[in-house]
Amino acid sequence: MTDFLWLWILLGVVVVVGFGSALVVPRLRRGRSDGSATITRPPEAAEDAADDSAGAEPAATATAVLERPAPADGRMVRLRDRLARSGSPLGARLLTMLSREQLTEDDWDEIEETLLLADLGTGPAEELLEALRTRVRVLGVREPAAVRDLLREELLKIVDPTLDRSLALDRPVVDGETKPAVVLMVGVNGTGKTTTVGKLARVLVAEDKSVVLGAADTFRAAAADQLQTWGARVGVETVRSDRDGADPAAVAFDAVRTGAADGADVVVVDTAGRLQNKAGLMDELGKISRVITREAPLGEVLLVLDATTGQNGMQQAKVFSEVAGVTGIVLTKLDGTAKGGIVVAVQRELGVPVKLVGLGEGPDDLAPFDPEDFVDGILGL
Ligand SMILES: Nc1nc2c(ncn2[C@@H]2O[C@H](COP(=O)(O)OP(=O)(O)OP(=O)(O)O)[C@@H](O)[C@H]2O)c(=O)[nH]1
Repeated sequence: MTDFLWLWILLGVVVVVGFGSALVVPRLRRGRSDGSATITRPPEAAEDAADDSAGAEPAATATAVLERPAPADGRMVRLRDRLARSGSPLGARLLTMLSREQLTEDDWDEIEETLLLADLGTGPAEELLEALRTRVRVLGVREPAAVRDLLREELLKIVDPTLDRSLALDRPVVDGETKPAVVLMVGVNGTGKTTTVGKLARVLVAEDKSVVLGAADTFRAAAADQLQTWGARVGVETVRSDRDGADPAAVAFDAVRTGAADGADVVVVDTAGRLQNKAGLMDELGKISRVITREAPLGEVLLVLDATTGQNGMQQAKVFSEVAGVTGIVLTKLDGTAKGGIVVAVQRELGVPVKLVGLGEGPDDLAPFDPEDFVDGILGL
C-alpha cells in the first residue's frame, strides 16, 4: 500500500512539473538566417504557440494582459495645458513687454534677448522681432487681446503650420510584394531613442497597425531588453540579437525581413548612434540603411533630440542629419523645458519638421506635434 502511495505521489509530481513548464515557457524564440538575431514573440503569441505544440488547453491560465494604449489624438492638449498652467516664461514675458505703452529700443533689445533665451536661434529670433516691430507700429494702441492675437499669429508663422508632419507609413510595394513601412530611429544616446521607439509602437498599436520592433542598438545590452519589454506590453514582437555588440545592420535587416514575412504594417528600428566621430557614425548608419533597403525602402528616418539640451544639441543634430538623411524630428522631454523655441530652431537648421514630441516618461507621453496647441500653450491660452 505504502509502495502504491509513493508511486501516486511520484506520478503527481511528474504531471504537475510537466504541465507547469508548458505553461511557464514565456517566449518562443526562432533562429534567424545568420544565427545572429532572434524574434521575441509577445506573451499572447507565445502562448498560442505553446498550446499548438503541446495540445494543451486554451490559455485560460494566461497571466500577461496586453495593454490598450490611449489614442494619440489630443495628447498635445496635455502639453498645452501644462505649458499654460506653468505660466510659460516666454509667452508671459513677451505679452507683458509688448503691452507697454511706449516701446523703446531697450525694450526691443529685451524682447530679442527673451527670444534668444527661449532657444529660438538667431535667424528666427530676428525674423520674429522684425515682424513684431512692424505690426506693433501699425497697430498703434495695444489692447492685451490684440497683442496676444498678433503674437499668436507671428509665433505660429515661425513654427510653420504648413509643414507636413504626418509619418510616411504607407506600405511600399517592391517587385509586386507589399512590404512594411520602415521607420529608423537615430540620435545621440540618452536623448530617449529607445523609449521613443516603445512609445511609437504604442501609438501605432492604438491605430490598429501591426508592428515589429528591431533592437539594432546592440551597443547597450539593456536597450534590447528595454525595447522587448515595451513591445511585450502591447503584443508587439521584437527582433534582437543574442550577442552583445552584434552587427546592428544584421539585426535591422532581420527585423525588416521578419516584418515582411509576418505581413506587418510597420517596422521600427532602434539604433545606438554613438557619436564617436562622424566617419564612424556614417559607416554604421550608412550600413544599416543600405542593408534595410535591400528588403524595403526607408519610410522615415526620425532624429530624436532632447529639447532640454537646447542649442547645445544642434551641432549633434546637424551631424546626424548629414549622415542619416533625416525626414523628421522627435523632440523629447519637452515637458522638461519651458523654452520651446528649440522647435523652431531645429526645424530651420535641419530643414525637416518636428513630427512627434515627448511629453513625459509615461508610456503614452508621445504626441503628434500640433503647432497651434504648442503656440497656445506658450501663450497660456
Ligand atoms: N521627462 C521625459 N523623459 C523622457 C522623455 N523621453 C525619454 N525620457 C527619459 O530619458 C531617459 C533616456 O531614455 P532612453 O530611451 O533610454 O534613451 P536612449 O536615447 O535610447 O539612450 P541609449 O540607449 O543609451 O542610446 C529615460 O529615463 C526616459 O524615461 C520625455 O519625453 N520626457
